[in-house]
Amino acid sequence: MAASDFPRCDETGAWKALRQHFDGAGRGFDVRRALRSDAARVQACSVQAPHVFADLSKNLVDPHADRLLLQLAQECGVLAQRDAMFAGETINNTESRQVMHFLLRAPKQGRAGAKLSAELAQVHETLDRMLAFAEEVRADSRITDVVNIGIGGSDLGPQMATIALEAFVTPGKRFHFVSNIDAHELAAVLKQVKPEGTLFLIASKTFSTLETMTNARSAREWFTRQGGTDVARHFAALTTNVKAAAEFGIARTFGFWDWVGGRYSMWSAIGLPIAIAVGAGRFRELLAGAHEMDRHFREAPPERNLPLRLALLDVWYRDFHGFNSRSVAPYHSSLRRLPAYLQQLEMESNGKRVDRQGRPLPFATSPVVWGEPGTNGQHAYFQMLHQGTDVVPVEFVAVKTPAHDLAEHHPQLLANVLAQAAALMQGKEDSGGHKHFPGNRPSTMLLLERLDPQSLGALIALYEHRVFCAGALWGINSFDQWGVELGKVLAKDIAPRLQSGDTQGLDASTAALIERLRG
Ligand SMILES: O=P(O)(O)OC[C@H]1O[C@H](O)[C@H](O)[C@@H](O)[C@@H]1O
Repeated sequence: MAASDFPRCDETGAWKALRQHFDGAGRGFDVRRALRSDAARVQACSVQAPHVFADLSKNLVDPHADRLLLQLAQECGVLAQRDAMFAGETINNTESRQVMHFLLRAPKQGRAGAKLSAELAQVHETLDRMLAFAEEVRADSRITDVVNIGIGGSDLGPQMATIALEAFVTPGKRFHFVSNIDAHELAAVLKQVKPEGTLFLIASKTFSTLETMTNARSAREWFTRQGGTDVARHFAALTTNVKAAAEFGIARTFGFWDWVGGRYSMWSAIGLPIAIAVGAGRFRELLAGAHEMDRHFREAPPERNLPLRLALLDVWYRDFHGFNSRSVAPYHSSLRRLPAYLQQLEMESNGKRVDRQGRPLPFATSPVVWGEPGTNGQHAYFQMLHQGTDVVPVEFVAVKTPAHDLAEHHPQLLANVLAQAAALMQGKEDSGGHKHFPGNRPSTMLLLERLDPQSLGALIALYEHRVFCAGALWGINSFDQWGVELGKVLAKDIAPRLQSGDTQGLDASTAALIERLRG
């Protein structure tokens, strides 16, 4: 069955029942009372997925809403849509593409099925080649700096993961990530490196993105100007567009395929900086962790299926409670780029206003996703989370075992994450008003045993599948991103006008700003 054969969430019986329930008892649900009166709540709202334990019990969901949400998933055919993705069907309907990032972490002898065996063989051929190269670079002590030039999915995934796994990075090499067309970024990196000690990775699915191509050209120019001679040794390309990379003069290319979305690509050749940083073995562990989560997503029953449960919460909060953002608070400094990574993953995937057939949606889709590592956020914006006029569900990510031995810190960190979640929920009475905390503010706690390649792989795959489930419920295509095109087209038109001063046909505001910038 195609995704279009299933009703959109708002066309189901469960949606109407949820609306009725919310307008009745659901809206006034008090999670404090529920935790006091229902001894089984914590257990019922706990889900153990591979490497990730989730406590969902502090969310504003009563058992009746929970049942209706699972019924909603059933009526929308979320799990049938999941099976269509894993079967390699063309579920990205606006670009006529398959969506198969899961194949990038499927074992060679896995159950990908005969239909996908040719693709799986290609995946492993490239993976083996890329990991052999990663090991070569790791062994080459003359290479001291790896500079990844890429943007969006060709930057955020490898950057987030390389930082997340910093405890596993072999000393001796530095990793830099250059994405912005603003050359302050590239210039700052070039100041720190030498041509003979640098490997530039040009990461771009399309090998045509303005920022990346401009940065790549400037890096190559700098390289030759500084006396660098062996471009073939010092540049490699990570791309689906092997031809364009060759035209650019890059001999060593690691490819991937159009069925890998940019924001789902860190498992592909785009992950090369991660592999150089942590080594081939650990990169394979990252893939293995993600694969475990793939299996969980495919096999766990709906009520124990963590990606689905999180997506149902997203829909409940966004479309019934009307909460328009979700804050992600990783209580582990190495996860400091996780919120930025999730912004692309979630908002580029599910920031859509029409359904798969192009019909405008009468309900809200992606929340704004934002956040900073704890405890830093507590001393900045948590004020609003506790006492602001908006309710913002918070997703805490905590790690049981630290990667350092400074004994005093970690218990304090864990105490803080527990305290924040409890404070948001409990609130505090105060007749004076200013010291009153309303409480009943929802949060989810995601717990990892430790932050390592496997648990990171599982955590990121969990988020990918959650985004999939939310998109399937909303009836949208989570795998295109037409919304980024218009700005690109306008920038192309405006660039020469900044030189020429021609403002004809522009709106008055843009025209005046061009004049000011030229003046
Ligand atoms: O990897 P590239 O083809 O250079 O694309 C880089 C990024 O830019 C695009 O505009 C898209 O919005 C992103 O999804 C993509 O990851």
